[in-house]
Amino acid sequence: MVPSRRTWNLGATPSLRGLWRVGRAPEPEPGMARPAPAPASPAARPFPHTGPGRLRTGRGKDTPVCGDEDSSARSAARPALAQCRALSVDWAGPGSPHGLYLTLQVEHLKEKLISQAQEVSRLRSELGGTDLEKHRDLLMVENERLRQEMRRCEAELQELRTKPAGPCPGCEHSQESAQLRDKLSQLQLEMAESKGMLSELNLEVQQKTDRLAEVELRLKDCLAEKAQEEERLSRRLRDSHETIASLRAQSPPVKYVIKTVEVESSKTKQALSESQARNQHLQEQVAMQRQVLKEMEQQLQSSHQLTARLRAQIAMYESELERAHGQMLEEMQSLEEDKNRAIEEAFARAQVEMKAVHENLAGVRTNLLTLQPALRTLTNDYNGLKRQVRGFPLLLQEALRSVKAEIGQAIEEVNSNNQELLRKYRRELQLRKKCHNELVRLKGNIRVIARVRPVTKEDGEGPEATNAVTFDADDDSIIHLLHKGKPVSFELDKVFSPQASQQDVFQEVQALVTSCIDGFNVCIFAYGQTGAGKTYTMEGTAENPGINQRALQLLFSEVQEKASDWEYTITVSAAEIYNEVLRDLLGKEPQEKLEIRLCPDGSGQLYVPGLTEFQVQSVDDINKVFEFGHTNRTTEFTNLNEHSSRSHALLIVTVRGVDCSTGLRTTGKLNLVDLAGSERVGKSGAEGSRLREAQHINKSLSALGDVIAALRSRQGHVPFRNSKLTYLLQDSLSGDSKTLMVVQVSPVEKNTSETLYSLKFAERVRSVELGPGLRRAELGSWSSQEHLEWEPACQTPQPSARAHSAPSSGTSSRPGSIRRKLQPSGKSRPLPV
Ligand SMILES: Nc1ncnc2c1ncn2[C@@H]1O[C@H](COP(=O)(O)OP(=O)(O)OP(=O)(O)O)[C@@H](O)[C@H]1O
Repeated sequence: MVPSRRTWNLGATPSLRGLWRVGRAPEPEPGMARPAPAPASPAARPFPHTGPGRLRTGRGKDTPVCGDEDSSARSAARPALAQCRALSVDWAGPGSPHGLYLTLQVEHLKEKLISQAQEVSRLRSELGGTDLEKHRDLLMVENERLRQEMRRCEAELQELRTKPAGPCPGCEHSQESAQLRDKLSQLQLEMAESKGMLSELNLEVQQKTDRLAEVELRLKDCLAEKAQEEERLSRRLRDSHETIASLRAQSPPVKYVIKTVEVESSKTKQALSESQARNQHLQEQVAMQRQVLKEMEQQLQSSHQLTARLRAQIAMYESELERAHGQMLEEMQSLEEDKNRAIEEAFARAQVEMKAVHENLAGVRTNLLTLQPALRTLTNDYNGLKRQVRGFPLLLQEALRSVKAEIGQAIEEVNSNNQELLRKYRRELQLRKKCHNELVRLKGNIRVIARVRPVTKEDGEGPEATNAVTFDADDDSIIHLLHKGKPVSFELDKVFSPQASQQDVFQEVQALVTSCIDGFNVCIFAYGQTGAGKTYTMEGTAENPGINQRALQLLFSEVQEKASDWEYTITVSAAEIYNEVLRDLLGKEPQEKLEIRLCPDGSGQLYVPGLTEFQVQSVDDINKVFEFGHTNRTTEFTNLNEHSSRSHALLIVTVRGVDCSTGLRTTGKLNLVDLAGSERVGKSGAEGSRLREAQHINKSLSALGDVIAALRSRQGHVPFRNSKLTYLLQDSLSGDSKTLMVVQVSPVEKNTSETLYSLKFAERVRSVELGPGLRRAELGSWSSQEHLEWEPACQTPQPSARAHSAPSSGTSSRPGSIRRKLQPSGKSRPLPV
């Protein structure tokens, strides 16, 4: 039989073309040569599945199956088609070309299935073992690691929290620790957020994994379907074999066979088309899967980025945590070190203390051992004393009786002793007075001391203000003066340098003040040129009072001391001699001229009618008197300072005393005289009132010198009456009186002539000896008799109208001052009398 030409067209059917994906390949020309039998080697296989045209997968690199691959597949399919045609021509022959063709087809399908399965498994492995899954696994591992890390941190945190977190006063780390804790809690919050994000990511990954699993399942289903198809095809192949075998055995008519073959072929074609459709479907699914894969890769990429960000954050948190952890560790370490140090110190201290305690204990033990015998002795003593105490009341009563008797006897003895002592005391008192007077007598009744004032501003500057006075360091009675380049020395009873204080000077005169209390007349003069410091020495300043104030204070304190035995009355008068006119400074009419008169009783004593006398009882009283006198002078003279320098100021204090036990009366008079300036103004050509003033001053001072000279030469006649001053002071300069002259000198060069003159005068006065001191005193029993020469009423008669008590009010800012210089701002208050 010749096979119909039409059967050769079978290989060019659309179904075959669709199967091999060579649909658009040009059909072979009718009548072309039958294809050669299929080569046995795999290289010659008509449907190769490997090589350049195979389907490649990879990330985003799907190779299209069409194009070049299609053309190569088509070219590869051509021999197979030819072979099929040859087989279909020869299938009815003894070589069974049709069966061979089918076998080849089946083989080819098998191979295709295998390759598809491989492809699917590859895809699956690629999809299943994708980066996403790997990434997911990595994330899960990372997550697990982070969880562990977090658990560790929490454990550490818990541990830290369980540690005593009480306030650590004075610890500088506590604040930092609190900050770290805050930071840690913040980090924990951020970590919780990260965990949330991570779990979301996990969820997403899980969803994708689920989707992949679904895809896998679908692929599995496809595979199962393919396996079933394969099974079905194998069955059909077997059936075909059987049919072929039976056909071979029967040699059926060609047409029928052809028909059957056609029928079979159409079935096969249908199956093929179905397979192709399925394949198409699978490819579509694969494409879809690829698309999904692509999307997932994109998502994965974004997940990667997110994860990278999260990782960066986590790394940051980790570094933060690590830093915080490190800080905490450092802090804990330093705290630990501090603690250890403190423990060591405390331990060392405790050991030292323990040692000391042990030593003490040992000492106490030894003491205890030594004290035990003493305690035993003491206990015995105590028991003995207890026994004695029981009998003590009786003993006490007896002792009291005897003591009372002894005390009575002793009191009697003391009384008699007291009487004896009082007698002795009085005798001693008399003796002391005697001694005192003897001392004063030995010192000389006229004593002369010099006082050099310091250099003052008023002395100016330059050569004229240089110091011209020096002292002997070994002898305080010598003074050297450098006059016109020649040194001149003087010896006096005492010389006070500018450094001497008011108290030092008063120390020298206080014996005289005391003798006044004992009934002697005392006269203290301040002599010297104007500005040499006479008033400063006599009156002083409010802060640093002079002789007047101190003498009165001493008088009052002495009188106070003797108040138990003596009654004293102290009166003061103040007078001024200016231009040989005597004025009462305490009188109501200070301008009134006073006269010195003889007592009308014929005693020969002098008195000043109208001289006011104030009785004073305290220093305050004296101050008030002075204030009053000062006021008088201020209203009287416009230029008081000048007037003061040109007048003699006298403060006369009379102390009258009565010894309470003996009735002895004493009267002493203390004359404190601030003389007028001794400079020889008249020689410098002064005129008018100044000349008159100078003449009067010179006259009175010369008279004073003459009196002293007469006394010195023990002349019968002493010219007391030559001046008002000597006449008034007659009783204080003669006889038993005591006189002290303070010669004030200026230390500066320009005053050396006056200083020389003053010191010469002082030396002359010092050489005078007064007669032996006769005390003006009378016994109380004589008081009613005719007055002796020092009877107070005779001495200075006190008209009742002129006898005053001390002013009752008014205060003084400068006590003891009657010759006070006017102060620019000073205001005087009138003294009511
Ligand atoms: N020993 C002294 N210490 C300090 N200052 C003194 C001393 N002696 C005098 N002075 C000062 O020298 C100045 C003159 O003294 P003061 O007025 O007593 O002189 P005087 O001789 O009384 O003068 P007059 O003849 O004018 O009354 C005063 O400012 C006084 O304070």
